[in-house]
Amino acid sequence: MSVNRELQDTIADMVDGRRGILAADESSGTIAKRFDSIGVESTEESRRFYRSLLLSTEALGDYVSGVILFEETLGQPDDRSTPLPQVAAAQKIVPGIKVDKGKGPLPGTAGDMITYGLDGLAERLAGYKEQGARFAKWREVYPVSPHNPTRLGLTANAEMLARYAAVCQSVGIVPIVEPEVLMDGDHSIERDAEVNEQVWHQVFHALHRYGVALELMILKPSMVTPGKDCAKASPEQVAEYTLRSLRRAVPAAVPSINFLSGGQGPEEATANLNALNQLWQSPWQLSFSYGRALQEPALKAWQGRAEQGPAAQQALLKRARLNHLAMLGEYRESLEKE
Ligand SMILES: O=P(O)(O)OC[C@H]1O[C@](O)(COP(=O)(O)O)[C@@H](O)[C@@H]1O
Repeated sequence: MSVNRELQDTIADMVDGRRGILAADESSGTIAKRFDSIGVESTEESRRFYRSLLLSTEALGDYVSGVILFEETLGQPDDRSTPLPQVAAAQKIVPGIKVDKGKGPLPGTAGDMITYGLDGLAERLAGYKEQGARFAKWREVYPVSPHNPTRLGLTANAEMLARYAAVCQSVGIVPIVEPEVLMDGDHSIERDAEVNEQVWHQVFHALHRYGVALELMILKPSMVTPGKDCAKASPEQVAEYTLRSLRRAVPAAVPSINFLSGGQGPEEATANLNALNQLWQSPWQLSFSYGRALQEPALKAWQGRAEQGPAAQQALLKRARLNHLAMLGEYRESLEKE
C-alpha cells in the first residue's frame, strides 16, 4: 500500500465526527505520579494491568477512535496474551504511540522548553509500525510568563514539531502535533489567547516549510483558558476565545482538532468541548484527546484493586460517552448524575 493511502485510511478511521482519542501514554514519571495519588506502586505489571483494563472496556470503541500508548505498552499483552495494540484494534480503536523523549530547558531563553527525540526517529517508527502503531504523537510545551514564550522558543519548538511530522508522514504514520501552552500561572485568558495564536502561527508556518500534508495530520492544542491561579472562565468564554484564535491561525485543511485537557477537571473539559461544538460550525472536527480528564474517575474507582476493575471501566466509559455527546453539542450537566 502507498504511504499516502495508509495515511488517508488512518485519518478516515480516526476522524468520524463522533469519537475522540484516549491519551494513555503517560511517561514513567507521570504514571508514577497518577498511581501515587491512589496509593498504587508503579511497576511494569501494575501499568500493564491498568492499561489493559482501560483498553478492554466493553463498547469503548463506540466513543473512542484512537488510543495513544507509551512505548512499553505497545509491547505488553492482556491477561489472555493478546498484544494490547490488538486489543485496541479489535474495538476499532486505532493504536498510536508517543514518540518524543521528554523535554528540558531551551538554552538562551530563560524559561522556554524544548522536546528531545528526533535522532533515529524514522527507524523507531518502523519498529512501532510493526507492533501495530498507525499514528504518533509529539508534545512541545510552552510555559507562559510576561516574557515567555520567547521568539526563539516559538520558532525552535515549531521546527521540532514540523520535522517530527514530516518524518512520520514519510513512513505512513499519521502525526498528532501537540503544542501545549501550559495552564500554570496567573495569566489572563487574553494573554493565553495571544500566546496560543503565536504558537499556532509558528507551527503552521513550519509545517508548511517542511511540506507536511495538513489533511493527513491531527492538531492537539490546549484550549484557550485563564492560568490556573486565576478565576475560571465560563465554557462559553473558553469556546469564544479558543475559536477566535483557531480561526485566525489554523488552516481549514486540518481534518481534526483534538484538545488536550491540561489540568481541566473531567466535567470542565467536557463542558468546554460541548460549548466549542455549540458555538459555531467549524471547518475542523472539534474533539478530545484527553489523558487526565478521561482517566481520573477510572483511576479513583480502580484504587489498584482487581475487583474494582468493572467500576473503573464504567467510569471510563461514562466520560468517553459524555465527551462523545459534547462533540455533538448534546452534553448537559444533568447527564453527570445518570
Ligand atoms: O508523561 P508526559 O509525557 O509528561 O505526558 C503527559 C500527558 O500529556 C498529554 O499530552 C495530555 O494529557 P492531559 O489531557 O492529561 O493534559 C497526554 O497525551 C500525556 O499522557
